[in-house]
Parts: sequence; C-alpha cells; structure tokens
Amino acid sequence: MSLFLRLLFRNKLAGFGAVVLGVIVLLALLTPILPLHLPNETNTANRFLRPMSEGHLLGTDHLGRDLLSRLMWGTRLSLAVGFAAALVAGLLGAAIGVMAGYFGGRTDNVTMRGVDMLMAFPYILLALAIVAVLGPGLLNALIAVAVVNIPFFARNIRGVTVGIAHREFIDAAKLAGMGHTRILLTEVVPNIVPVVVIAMSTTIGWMILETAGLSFLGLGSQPPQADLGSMLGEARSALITAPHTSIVPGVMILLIVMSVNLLGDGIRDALDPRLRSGALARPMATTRVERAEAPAPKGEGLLRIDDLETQFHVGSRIYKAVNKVSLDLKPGECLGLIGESGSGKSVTALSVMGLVASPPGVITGGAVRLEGRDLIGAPYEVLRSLRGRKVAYIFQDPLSTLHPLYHIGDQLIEAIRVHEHVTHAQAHERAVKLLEDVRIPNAGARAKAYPHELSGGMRQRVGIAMALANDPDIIIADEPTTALDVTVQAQILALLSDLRRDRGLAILFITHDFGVVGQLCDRVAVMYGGRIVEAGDTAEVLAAPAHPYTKRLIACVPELGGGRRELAAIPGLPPAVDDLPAGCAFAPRCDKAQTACRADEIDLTGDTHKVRCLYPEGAS
Ligand SMILES: Nc1ncnc2c1ncn2[C@@H]1O[C@H](COP(=O)(O)OP(=O)(O)OP(=O)(O)O)[C@@H](O)[C@H]1O
Repeated sequence: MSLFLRLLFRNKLAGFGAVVLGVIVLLALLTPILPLHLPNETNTANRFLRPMSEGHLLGTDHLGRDLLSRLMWGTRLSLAVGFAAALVAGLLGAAIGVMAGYFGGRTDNVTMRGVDMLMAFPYILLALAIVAVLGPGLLNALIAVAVVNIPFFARNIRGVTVGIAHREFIDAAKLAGMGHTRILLTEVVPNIVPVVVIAMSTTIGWMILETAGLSFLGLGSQPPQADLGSMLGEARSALITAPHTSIVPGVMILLIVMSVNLLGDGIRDALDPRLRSGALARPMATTRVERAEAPAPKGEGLLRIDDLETQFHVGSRIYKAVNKVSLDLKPGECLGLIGESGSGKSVTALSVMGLVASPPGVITGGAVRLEGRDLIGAPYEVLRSLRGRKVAYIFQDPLSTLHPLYHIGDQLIEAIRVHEHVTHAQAHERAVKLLEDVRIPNAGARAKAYPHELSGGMRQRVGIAMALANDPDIIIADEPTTALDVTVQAQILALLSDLRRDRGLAILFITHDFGVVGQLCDRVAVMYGGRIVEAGDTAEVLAAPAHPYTKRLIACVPELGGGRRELAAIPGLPPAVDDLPAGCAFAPRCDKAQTACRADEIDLTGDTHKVRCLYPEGAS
C-alpha cells in the first residue's frame, strides 16, 4: 500500500488531484456538523447577496438561501450519486463482461448484442428516456447514469476476460477439476479487478458530470433539495445579474471532475506493474549511461566489450546484471556466451546496441567498441544507423518479434528499406533471395505467408533472414534454437555455420547448452552472476574446463552413445544479482570452495584460456 501511495504521489498532478479531492470529500463528510445555515432556509429579503456578505461567505441565491451551505450539501449529494453510479455501473458492467468473455458462444452473442443496442443510442438521450419512464428524481437519475455506463464497462471487461479465458492457468484450473464459479471467482476476477478499478477511477468524474447534467435539466434532484447540477440550473436565469450563483457550483464541479480525473490517471499508472518495477511506461530510445570514463581498449577486434557494467536501478535496489564483462569478436569468428538463466547473457548482448530498457537499465561503466569506435553513450541516431546494418539480432522467439499482421516478405522489405534507398521491386527481389538463402522452400510464394502460417523452424529462418537483410558484419543470436526440436535445431545451426562461412559473419551466440557451443563456436565465454568466469577456445574449455562451474555445466549435457551415466545437476540456485555474495559468486554452490573464495574479488587470470578461480580444476 505504501509503495502504491509513493508511486501515486510521484506523479505530481495525481498527488494534487488526491489532495484536492481529499479536502472536498472531507468537507462533504463533515457538512452535517459544520456551523452552516440550513440549506433550504429561504429569506427573500436577502436575495442575491454578493459573496463575503455578512453571515453569507459565498452570498445567497434567488430565494435568499445561503450558497455556502447549499454548496456543501449539494457537493455531498453529487459525490454520493457519482460514486454510487460508478460502483453500480462498474459492478454490473464487469459481471456482464466476465460472463460474456468467459463463457463465449451464445452467452457472449446474446449479452453483447444487448449491450450493443444500449450503445447504439446517444447516451444522453438514453438517460433522458430512462428518467422520462421512471420519473424525475435523484435516485432515478442515478439509475439512468449507471445504466448508460454499463455498456462501457461490459465491453472493456469482456475484452480483457476473452484474453484471460484462454490462458494456460485457466486450462490448468479446469484440468484440476475446478467448477466455473470457482474459476471465475479465484482465477478470472482477481485478474480483472485492477482493470475495473482503473476504469471506475477514470469514469467517476464523467458520471458526476452526467448526473449534474440531468439535474441541470430538472430531471435529477427536485426542489428544494440542492445538488451541484440543480444549483446551476436554478442560477441560469441570473447568469448576468448575479453570476456568483452560477460560478460557485460551476467551480466546484470543475474542481471535483478535474481532481477525480487527475487522480484516476495516477491510479492507472500506479497499478501498472511496469511502473511498480521502476520501468516507467515510456522507455528511452537508448539505454541510459552513467559512466565516469571509458576504459582504454584492451586490444583489437571487430567488436570489443571492455569492463562493461549494466545495472537495473529499481527503487533503492541495484541489480548488477553485467559486472565488468570483457569480450572480443573477430571478423568471421563465432563466440559462444554460455551460462544459466539469469547470468546476464541477454543484458550483455542488448547493451551492445543500447537496447536495454531505461528505466530501469543503466550502463554504469565500460566500453563497447565497434571497429574501434565507442558506442556507449553514442547518440540515438548513430546507434539507429548501426542497428541492423552493422550489428543484427536474432531472438529466441521469432513469433514475438515478427509482426503478426504483415506478410513476412513485406517485413523483410521494410527491414531492407530502413537502411537502403532501393525501390519496392528491388527490395522484394532481395527479400525473396534472402528467404532462399535461409533455405525456405518455394521462397516466392512463402513471402506472402503470415508468421502464424509457418512452423517454428521456418519462422526462425525468417528471423535469420531479417537479421541478414542489411548484410551486417555481426549477428548477435540470443538462444535462437532453444524453442526448437533437436532436428530443426541442427538445421538452424548448420545454416548459421554456412552463412558465417559464406558471408564472413561474426556471431555472438548466446546459449545455455554446451552441446550447441561445441558444434558452432570457435571460442566460448562462461558467465555466472553477471561475470565472465572462464573464457577460451571451445575445444580447450570442453576438454579441460578450469572453473568448477564450467565443469559442472558440461557434465549436465547428456552424451549420445556415451553409455548410461548419472546426469549431474548443479545443486542450489544462481545468486540474486541485487545481493551478490562477497568473493566468488559460485562459492555457495561449489564443493571446492575455501574461506579465501568468499573473501575478496577474484581476478580473471590466464592468457588464452582465462579463469576466475583460486582453485581451478586440474591445478595441483
Ligand atoms: N527489468 C529488470 N529489472 C531488474 N532486474 C532485471 C531486469 N531485467 C533483467 N534483470 C536481471 O538481470 C539479470 C540478467 O538477466 P538476463 O536476461 O541477461 O539473463 P540471461 O542469462 O540472458 O537469462 P536467460 O537465459 O533466462 O535469458 C537477471 O538476474 C535478471 O533478474
């Protein structure tokens, strides 16, 4: 709760709205005990007294009634009706939306067509019609406002529920034998409550306005009862001669609606989990850089990463995802970056082109040099011109990176034309050639397919073709074969290997599978807890792993035809990068660890085969 309030008040306008609304609600609650005139007490001798008159701070109306008192009682009534209408519309609308979205089929059709019919009328006409049938009065105005707003909630919530109803956790609940009522109450409703709260918080102001509108027309509260709309309606005839009688309720309506809307926006933002995790809705175009100075280059290379540090700053917590990582990639070389989930491989790869989302990501140190030019802190335009053209990425799940509504050919054409001024026809020809290069059969026809029409392996070939679209020098492949079965995985690896040879591509290949590294990579770097713990030629590391972590990682890979042996899982879990232990991060899971391992930082030592360990394997 305190986190929610902190996030809410971080948005200054929402904080202002909360304070203004809080004061108004408090005054409205205290109205019965405040020393005010009676709101309906008339005194025609004192008609239209100006504000600041004796005994009448805001003056009086056409019947000599005290405006301050009527304002307070009227505000109380308008707020109560607005909140009640929002609650009724929100609950009924949500219930209809949940039922229609969850059960689908005929239930959905019948209820939604009813809702559509309600929506087909202009809402104010519908409200007028309802009040005309029920008769004027505040309760009937409340019913009318609630009814005309039900379709808004029903439609929104139905959409959200349809999205949830087919999710795996609902299937799991069904498989576990839960009934519909239980699934609705325990699985669906908790997921839609934030949406209902957000929709209600942003529509209360609107409903207060609608109720005031009906009262203004004489269909809501009836004389002598005051609400803000009826006060405005009664003041209409004296708009010029006694403007204060209109201004007083008008300003109050403005304050209430404005503060409710500002607060509603703030509540919506504060309930957004991305905001809660520190990732404010709009990430910057490139990763934020807070670096003292660039370290000197430690050598040559097409791509050199020197002492890179990337962190996530979430509230007061600092996640050291990448901690002084150094790597280098030569033209035509394949470097494997391997480690368990969460070791920092993807963040390292994304830092290269400033693609880590900020906030919360921050590059706090190091350098990334492409052909000698430091890219850390480079302007967005520079990075944009290099992204795709010099360095291209292939991701694990092409279905989430390919646009679902465009033909794959068109997406390739777009990728080509981002960097090259070629005609559509030329780009199309190139796109088909690229699809042929990645060995997609019948490439011309396949260019017209949508991503969902292709198999996982074919989609990943399209992902590779996208990466090749601008003939880059470097491809960063982030677990591109993890989601594929072994035969397709072998085909994709063979394809990457051929492309590397034919085009002289340098590849940074991220994986957690030493088997894949053995097949494809010349060199390998092993990551653990955001640091490189071992690096060297693949054959050398595979034959004689020096770090106990590498050794255990290799032992996890089953060997075909290697006879029956126990697969050695690594006990324990990787460390949380916001609370790394002192010394070696692997020490808590290492059976060779000594006291010294837990004391100070350990250096990466060695020449071509480097290791960060005080007691490496094989050493006497
Ligand atoms: N937005 C974020 N906020 C806080 N921590 C984050 C955020 N994104 C990533 N991290 C942390 O950074 C660390 C490195 O994550 P990264 O995705 O690079 O791991 P990885 O080795 O690529 O794992 P995987 O193989 O599962 O993709 C993890 O511990 C992760 O929890």
